[in-house]
Amino acid sequence: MHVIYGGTFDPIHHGHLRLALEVGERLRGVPVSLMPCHIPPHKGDTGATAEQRLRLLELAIAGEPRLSVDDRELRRGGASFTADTLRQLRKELGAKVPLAMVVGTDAFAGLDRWNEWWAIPELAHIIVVQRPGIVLDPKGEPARLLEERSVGNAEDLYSSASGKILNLNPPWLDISATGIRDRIGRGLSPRYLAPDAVLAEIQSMGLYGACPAKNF
Ligand SMILES: Nc1ncnc2c1ncn2[C@@H]1O[C@H](COP(=O)(O)OP(=O)(O)OP(=O)(O)O)[C@@H](O)[C@H]1O
Ligand SMILES: O=C(O)c1ccc[n+]([C@@H]2O[C@H](COP(=O)([O-])O)[C@@H](O)[C@H]2O)c1
Repeated sequence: MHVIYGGTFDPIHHGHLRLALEVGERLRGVPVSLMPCHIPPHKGDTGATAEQRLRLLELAIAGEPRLSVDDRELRRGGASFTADTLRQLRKELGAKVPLAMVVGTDAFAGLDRWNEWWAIPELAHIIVVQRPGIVLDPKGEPARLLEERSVGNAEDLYSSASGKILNLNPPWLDISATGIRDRIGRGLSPRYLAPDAVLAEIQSMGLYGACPAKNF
């Protein structure tokens, strides 16, 4: 099983990191690959450049063998359309290896607005992680897809290479990258919301309005 977890990660935080570990543990302990996007298709400008976000991710997972970073979307450049990424991965893995992508329900709720969204379930399994308070529109395409393709447990994902949807409900830490950027911009401490190494780098690069002279 190859598992990718894509995001803007502007910046990576403990919510993302805990989720990645929890998902890997539910899938026979497979490593999870965090994949930063180059240009996020549905978001405005990012606070940090793609290279800076990648650097923060590498610091966040340093020394943790259960997590890795996949920088293919940065190397490809342009807008990071997931269907393109999954096609590339499918070519590398071959037709038989199960491939799964992790998304929160907030991201999954908008799946039918993604580029070539209909191709995505044919290329990979989707692991949808419940974000508290987010309810899918029962009449929308994502809810329909979930109903058609959902499986009861993680082991079911091993019986085919793609096409299934697994709903998981691990603990969700109430942390957002927006909240971290806001705190930094207002001169408040973001400590304990993201790894210290990440915060130290944010500070030394002066990202999100951080003042390099003032400790978080
Ligand atoms: N606290 C969290 N715990 C687990 N997963 C999260 C958390 N926050 C976001 N995610 C998920 O991680 C993926 C990437 O999210 P993203 O990089 O946009 O983070 P974010 O904190 O939501 O950022 P922003 O606040 O800038 O929108 C998405 O699938 C999203 O649902
Ligand atoms: O392919 C698309 O059109 C598309 C549209 C929106 C989001 N995505 C992907 O979904 C993942 C989570 O996105 P985000 O904006 O919540 O960080 C990330 O890998 C994005 O590249 C992909």
